[in-house]
Amino acid sequence: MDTINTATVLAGHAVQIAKELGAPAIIVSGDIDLESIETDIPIYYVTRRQKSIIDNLISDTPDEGQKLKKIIEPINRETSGNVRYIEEAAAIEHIIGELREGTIVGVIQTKESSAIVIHEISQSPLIRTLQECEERIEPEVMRAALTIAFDIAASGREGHKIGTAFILGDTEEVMQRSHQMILNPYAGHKDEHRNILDRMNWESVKEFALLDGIFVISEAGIVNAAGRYLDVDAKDIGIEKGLGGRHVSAAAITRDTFAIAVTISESGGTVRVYMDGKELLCLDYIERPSLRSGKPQR
Ligand SMILES: Nc1ncnc2c1ncn2[C@@H]1O[C@H](COP(=O)(O)OP(=O)(O)OP(=O)(O)O)[C@@H](O)[C@H]1O
Repeated sequence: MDTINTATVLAGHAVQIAKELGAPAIIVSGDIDLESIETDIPIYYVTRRQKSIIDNLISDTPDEGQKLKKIIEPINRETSGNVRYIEEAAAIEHIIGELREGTIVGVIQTKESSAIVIHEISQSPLIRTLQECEERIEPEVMRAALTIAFDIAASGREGHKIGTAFILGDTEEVMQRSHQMILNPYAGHKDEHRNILDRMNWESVKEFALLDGIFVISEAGIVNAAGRYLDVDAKDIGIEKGLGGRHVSAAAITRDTFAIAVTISESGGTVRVYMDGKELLCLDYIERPSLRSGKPQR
């Protein structure tokens, strides 16, 4: 295949399609550069292979999840891996508010093949899974918690490993089923300084993430406490084997209350979401795609 020619043709058509569809972004996966094509549409590059969330959307039991993984993994790797990377990148950018909803145009280039992919963000499994949480937690609060979690997870990989959990909603019940491990750093602070909807407060959340224990955050985004220990019976919690006390208790509190848990694992910076005692999603290798041209369209 004449790669230079193919790349130019592919890029030209991708931009044309993106224009016609009013796409908020073009996302590129693989070894192709769209820099030579002039367009205002932001172009993102998936910088490294991210593990697909499809691998991690767990079915009813861990055993079934494992079986599903075994079937899906090779198919995913060989056929649709790149499509998934584009979908995940779009979902993550959308969640953190960098990309408005709409139809994304993806460009894929592998050694053997090239493709243009059209992806509807609202249909992403990640977005649809999160919509389930919105019945209990304000979408903006969920979005803020996930953005902070992605940030902690990403920087965690740069050497400063941080593990923590945000327990969102049903605050009264969660407070009753937990106690302080250390003095609550949020005690006595005004709501405006404890609200995760205000980006100004994110740095302190990230700092207090270094403390042991978990955060308790209200439906409205007010941090009630950090450094808290969950007093829950973690027996019969059917989550992935090998996860430690914080994950198991975070999952258990979502079984016993209406809260939703967002966890970041110290080992590897994996972000997980639990609801009703079950893992709703698990995102490994949080790596944001890089924006090399255009402005993000929020
Ligand atoms: N029930 C709990 N509530 C709050 N914090 C807890 C609870 N159980 C354990 N922790 C704290 O979480 C930290 C990590 O514990 P552990 O390694 O067992 O959990 P983990 O789920 O593997 O979490 P991580 O991935 O962050 O290491 C410990 O410092 C421990 O004090």
